[in-house]
Amino acid sequence: MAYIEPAPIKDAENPLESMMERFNLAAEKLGLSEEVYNVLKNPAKQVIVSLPITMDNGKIQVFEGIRVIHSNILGPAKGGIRFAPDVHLDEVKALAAWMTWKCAVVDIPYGGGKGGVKCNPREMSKGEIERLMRAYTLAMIDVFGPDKDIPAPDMGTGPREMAWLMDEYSKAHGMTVNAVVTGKPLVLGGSLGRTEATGRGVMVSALAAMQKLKINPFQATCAVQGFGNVGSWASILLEERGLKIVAISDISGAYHNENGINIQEAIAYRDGNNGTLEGFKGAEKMADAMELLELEVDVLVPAAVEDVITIHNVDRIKAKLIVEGANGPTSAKADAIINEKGIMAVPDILANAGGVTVSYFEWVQNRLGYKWTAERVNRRSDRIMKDAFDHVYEASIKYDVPMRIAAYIVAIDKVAKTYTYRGGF
Ligand SMILES: NC(=O)C1=CN([C@@H]2O[C@H](COP(=O)(O)OP(=O)(O)OC[C@H]3O[C@@H](n4cnc5c(N)ncnc54)[C@H](O)[C@@H]3O)[C@@H](O)[C@H]2O)C=CC1
Ligand SMILES: O=C(O)CCC(=O)C(=O)O
Repeated sequence: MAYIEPAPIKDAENPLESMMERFNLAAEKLGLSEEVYNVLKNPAKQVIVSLPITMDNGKIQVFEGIRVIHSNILGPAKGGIRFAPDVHLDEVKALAAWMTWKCAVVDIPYGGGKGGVKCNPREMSKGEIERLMRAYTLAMIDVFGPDKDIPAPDMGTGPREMAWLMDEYSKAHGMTVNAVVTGKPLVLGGSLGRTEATGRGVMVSALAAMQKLKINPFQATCAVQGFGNVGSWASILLEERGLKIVAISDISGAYHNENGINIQEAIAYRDGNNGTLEGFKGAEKMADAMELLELEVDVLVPAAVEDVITIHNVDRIKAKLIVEGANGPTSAKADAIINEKGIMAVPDILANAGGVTVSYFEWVQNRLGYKWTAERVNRRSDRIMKDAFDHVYEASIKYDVPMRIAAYIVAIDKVAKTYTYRGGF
């Protein structure tokens, strides 16, 4: 039977520690009571399952599946499912807590959850991935539910996997339950605008921050790390708003063109090339993909994985503005240096909240049995993102803290007040 090596934690500063460092700073600024601090610091539920799957070669391989519900104080837990080789419990715990803070920052009635399966979907057939997704759903059948815990896509999963989840859950309940998951294909009750929603929120946050920093989008350059759902949509929408995208990257490497990359061409190339940019001729491949982060650009959008901006490279970051499309791309230890350098960082729990916002709209539409137009979805999500940006910006002035800690303050304050009103003591 195949054995999967446990993956090492990516950085000495693991994402859970990074989340906790920021949480502690914000809790101190807010004067959070010890009781509430202890409630909010610990995840409400952690489930780990073994998933034996028959692979195409007839052998059985056992995969580890995780779901963490950090909090359901504001409402049902909400958060994506990640399929990646290096998924580990601390990462999922951090991602689940970030979902709680994210939903509170954009003021939608959800708690936070996250799931992950340790697997490499790039090396699996469609049938193997389907069997894995269905097995994971069945193993989590009592965890998920439209009023309990509502999954969505994350790295390595998309509408196709959400369709299998919805089908498996619906079969187990003897009826169609499309509100159990968001990010579904349109014909299954997906929302117009969900695919591009996270990248769109990144664009709205970037423009709001550029306005504060007096950067003219038509004279600005931008580098984007990660060219999947979030990175490629952020690139399209920022390019449409006038920015010159000079570098993009994915798992195959980083590609640089100081005259600007034609993003539609890059997407067409990726889609016809097994999903990667390897061999893309519209830009020069960089010798070291991590150097994309160090380019002299106005705006840097990390939209791939955690802990890519750390104490090891933060000194060399030259961007004036970082807009975090990914969850946890900056380790907590790098924060202080970013602040010292006068770089504005729009944090993940604000900048990438457009995705969960439109997921919320999808769930609302499913429950109403009704469909909104793309125009209505985009208008409402843009408003929510812009209001959230302004709210966090005001908090950063009021508490004299960087945007990241301000976002945690806004979020923790809301969850703590709700908890206290509900009378959890
Ligand atoms: N999809 C969504 O709606 C949301 C995603 N996010 C976060 O955004 C990030 C990206 O997610 P998606 O775009 O959905 O994933 P995806 O699976 O669609 O794309 C990930 C991209 O990152 C690239 N990549 C992976 N490792 C890399 C590395 N070490 N260096 C450079 N590129 C690398 C992949 O090749 C791919 O282009 C994740 O942190 C995710 O948690 C956050 C909010 C919502
Ligand atoms: O769309 C959702 O419900 C959650 C998306 C997600 O996992 C995230 O924002 O990190």
